[in-house]
Amino acid sequence: MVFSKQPIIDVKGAVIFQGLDTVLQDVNFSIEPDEFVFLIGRTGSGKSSLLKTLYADLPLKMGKAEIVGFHLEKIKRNEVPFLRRKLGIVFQDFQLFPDRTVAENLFFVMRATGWTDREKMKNRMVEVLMRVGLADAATKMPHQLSGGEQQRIVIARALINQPSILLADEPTGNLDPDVADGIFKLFQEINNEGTAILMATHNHDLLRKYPYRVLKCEKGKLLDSKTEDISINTAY
Ligand SMILES: Nc1ncnc2c1ncn2[C@@H]1O[C@H](COP(=O)(O)OP(=O)(O)OP(=O)(O)O)[C@@H](O)[C@H]1O
Repeated sequence: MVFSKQPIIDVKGAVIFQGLDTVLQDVNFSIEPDEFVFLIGRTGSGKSSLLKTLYADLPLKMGKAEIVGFHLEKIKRNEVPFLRRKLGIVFQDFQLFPDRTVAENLFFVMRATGWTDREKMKNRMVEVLMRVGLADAATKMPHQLSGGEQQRIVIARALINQPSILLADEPTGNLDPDVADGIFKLFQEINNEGTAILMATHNHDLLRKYPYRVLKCEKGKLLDSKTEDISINTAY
């Protein structure tokens, strides 16, 4: 028997705005729960704006989009934290609190997302730190970690609530190629364990090496390698 899976993201006829300016028109795509998808396009083409719309940092004013069960065209402000709990978000700049330990950084997010039991919080912290290969980092301050290690902590933080998709905006952008490779492999492992990934990237090597599906922002449109040929060489 074939079971049809519900897409984890389903966008129909969406227009992506920055204020009154249209960034992308007639955006249509869906992502399945186990997919790994690259999001590419020249600088300023709309990758971040699309991701921000998906995590409700920008409003969806035209068209429809459903993500992890939330309808973005009608989401209310007080529902946004519940949407974010079901997403993992990873940015290029690490955005850890510099004056708090790794443990305190993780506990902060747990408390903000409804965790209260101290023992469970500790256990989950240990689990996510082990998952990213930094079991011994809990008491360290961010500045005592390398860039790649800090990014691993950000990924650990994004995994706390077992999101069904990770949205990543240039997660390897500030890292040396070797370190970037390790971070990318971590994303692949997380994907193999059943979490969908939508990753904006300028990293040409990754695109050549890993033939995942590609969404490309180009001239105000979103192209999809699932339905058309996409040149990755003009992505920059
Ligand atoms: N906060 C903002 N306010 C107004 N316009 C913005 C804002 N952020 C981005 N824009 C504009 O929206 C358009 C798309 O920018 P966006 O940041 O989404 O592109 P991008 O593809 O993510 O670029 P990059 O690869 O440089 O991150 C650009 O014209 C940009 O100038």
